[in-house]
Amino acid sequence: MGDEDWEAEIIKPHMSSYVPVFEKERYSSGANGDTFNRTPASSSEMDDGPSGRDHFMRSGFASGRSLGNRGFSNNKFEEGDSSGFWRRYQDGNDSEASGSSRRGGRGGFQGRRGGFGLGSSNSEYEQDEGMQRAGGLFGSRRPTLSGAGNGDTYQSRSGSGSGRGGYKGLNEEVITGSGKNSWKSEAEGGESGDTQGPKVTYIPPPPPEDEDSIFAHYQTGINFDKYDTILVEVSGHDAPPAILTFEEANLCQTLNNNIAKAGYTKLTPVQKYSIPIILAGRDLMACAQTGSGKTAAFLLPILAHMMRDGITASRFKDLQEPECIIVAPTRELINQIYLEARKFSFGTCVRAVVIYGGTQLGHSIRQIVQGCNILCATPGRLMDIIGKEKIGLRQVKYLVLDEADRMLDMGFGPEMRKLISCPGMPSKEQRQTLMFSATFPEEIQKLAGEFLKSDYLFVAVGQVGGACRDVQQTILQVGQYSKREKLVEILRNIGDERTMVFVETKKKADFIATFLCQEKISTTSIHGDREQREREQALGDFRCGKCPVLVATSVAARGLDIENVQHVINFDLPSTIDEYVHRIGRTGRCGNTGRAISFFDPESDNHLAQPLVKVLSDAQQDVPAWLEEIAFSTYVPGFSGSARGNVFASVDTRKNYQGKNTLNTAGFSSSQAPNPVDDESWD
Ligand SMILES: Nc1ncnc2c1ncn2[C@@H]1O[C@H](COP(=O)(O)OP(=O)(O)OP(=O)(O)O)[C@@H](O)[C@H]1O
Repeated sequence: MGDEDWEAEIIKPHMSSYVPVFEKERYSSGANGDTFNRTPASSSEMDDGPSGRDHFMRSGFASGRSLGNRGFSNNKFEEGDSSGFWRRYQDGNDSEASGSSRRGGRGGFQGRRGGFGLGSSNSEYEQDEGMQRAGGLFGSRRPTLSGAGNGDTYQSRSGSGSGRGGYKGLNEEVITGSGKNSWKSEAEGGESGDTQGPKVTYIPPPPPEDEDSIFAHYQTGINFDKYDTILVEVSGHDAPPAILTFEEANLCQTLNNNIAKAGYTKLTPVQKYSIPIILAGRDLMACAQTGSGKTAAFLLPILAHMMRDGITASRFKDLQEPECIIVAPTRELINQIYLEARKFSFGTCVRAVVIYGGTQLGHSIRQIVQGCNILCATPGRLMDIIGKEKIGLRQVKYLVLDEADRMLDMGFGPEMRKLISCPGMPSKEQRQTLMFSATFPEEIQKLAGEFLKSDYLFVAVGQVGGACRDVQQTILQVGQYSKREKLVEILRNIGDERTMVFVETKKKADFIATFLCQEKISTTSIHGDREQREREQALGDFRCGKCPVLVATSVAARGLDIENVQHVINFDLPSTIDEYVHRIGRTGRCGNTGRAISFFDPESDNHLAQPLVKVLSDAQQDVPAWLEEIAFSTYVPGFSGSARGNVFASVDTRKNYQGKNTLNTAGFSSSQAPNPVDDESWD
């Protein structure tokens, strides 16, 4: 459901009948509309400044954003009537950077002004996920700095009282100043040219350094051995044979020790095939189901090469020249990849560094100048750092695109193209390019050719774009007005088991999280309108079980590897089937089992009926008769997997060009481009 639908829902007069009883009770007074309050759960919740947070919460629901930093379990609605509640929520959307106004990019800050030119200086201030780029490639959807809305909620949160309408308004991340020049890079003393924007000062806490934490891992599940039965197809010429054991990879002792300490005893299929291919120096596009070990599949052979080449720890230098660059679409994912790189490079000379948006640029630079062999980065921050000449590309031997289909779609594709055409970047003939994902639509595969040597190898583990079979999928027909009730019912049955609830928009993520807390279900949320500090806190609280429910937009759909996520609930279905596959892949990882329940609203989701039937049947799941009926009634000859068409990529598309497609190509696919709703949900 789109933003507009959601707003329509909450302002429809008849919707008062959908206001949960508790809300009606709580909104029984309060004509001034100060309807939402929050009781600090603990002293730690006061860290950000008690007055700021409480003030924010009192006036804050109007914003519909960033509600509750560390779970909403102790949030309370207080005072005010229900009409006040709805009105305020709506008002907030009107007054402060709602998704639609953001998309319009009204006001002064256009972001990415000046184009690329080695230094998209504004991208510092963009969300790493970059979906706003799709909304207008070089235009930001961010609201004007000069405060189109009253900005009260955010301003009050900052507690600084320095001007109105600052972007996001947290004093830790935003310093609204006297004019455009106040938006300066701390590292550089100012961004170039006419850049305006908030100053990001968040410095993420360093990860624990002790060996136990570095090698902490969860157990493989009962179905881990079943991975061996999945069919694997390698296409392309002269593929090296797969290996069956880690020993066959002939890695150095330190790497083998690290693999053992990580608890890896057996290769997953994607590792069996990818490791020898990468060791042989070949370019690779690999597609394997969610949670099946793609990260180690590229990290281990890259590290093995680096060790073989005798890479020495790079020393403090103003310009670092990493041998490997890994890019991924979200901050949390790139951080996770970095932690894996740090784990496998433990005790070696190789130094991995992570940089991502939403954190202080100076901090990123400080990390880099201390030495950098493997640079893990989100695209925006990477281009910033390159523009600031802190990173030279001449030594790049390995370029890895994780979630490659996402990295090449309309959201990031242009940025990736800029990266490969940056001065100094070795040509594709001179570097090794590796692409990994669980989904690879055909049209994206075609685009990938630009990045890969023509003789790249394609590894498909199972069906490209197929769902993980360890996830038990259930599709329920639920109309939008019944979703909340159904969600609560399911969550009550689930109890304390960790559950990710996906919704389609950022505002809705806050709204549902708050709603669940009112229902006494301990919940937190993650989405692109939350400050990075909050995002990391939310993820931390979810990981440790403090908040067993995480409400998320698609920003959390890909790559995140969180132990013990037993359930995924699609409160809203995504607009593409590939996104569905990634979302449900947050459970059922590494041979563990999981459950996914999706609310199918015939009003808005019919275009997914066909691809869902396909994904369910391919994963040997029960297909509801009603879903088949809808799929049949909406049947499109020549099939389109989403509203925007395309065919589910089941193979290396080069085979299709050659007319030698031997695999089943019937199926569905996502679109190359995220639609505006996806877009809204990401950043
Ligand atoms: N050979 C192995 N033995 C044991 N555990 C493994 C092995 N390979 C990977 N794992 C673990 O499996 C989990 C999932 O791995 P990873 O995150 O790399 O999956 P992925 O295929 O990249 O998933 P996604 O498609 O969701 O990004 C991680 O916790 C990882 O440490």
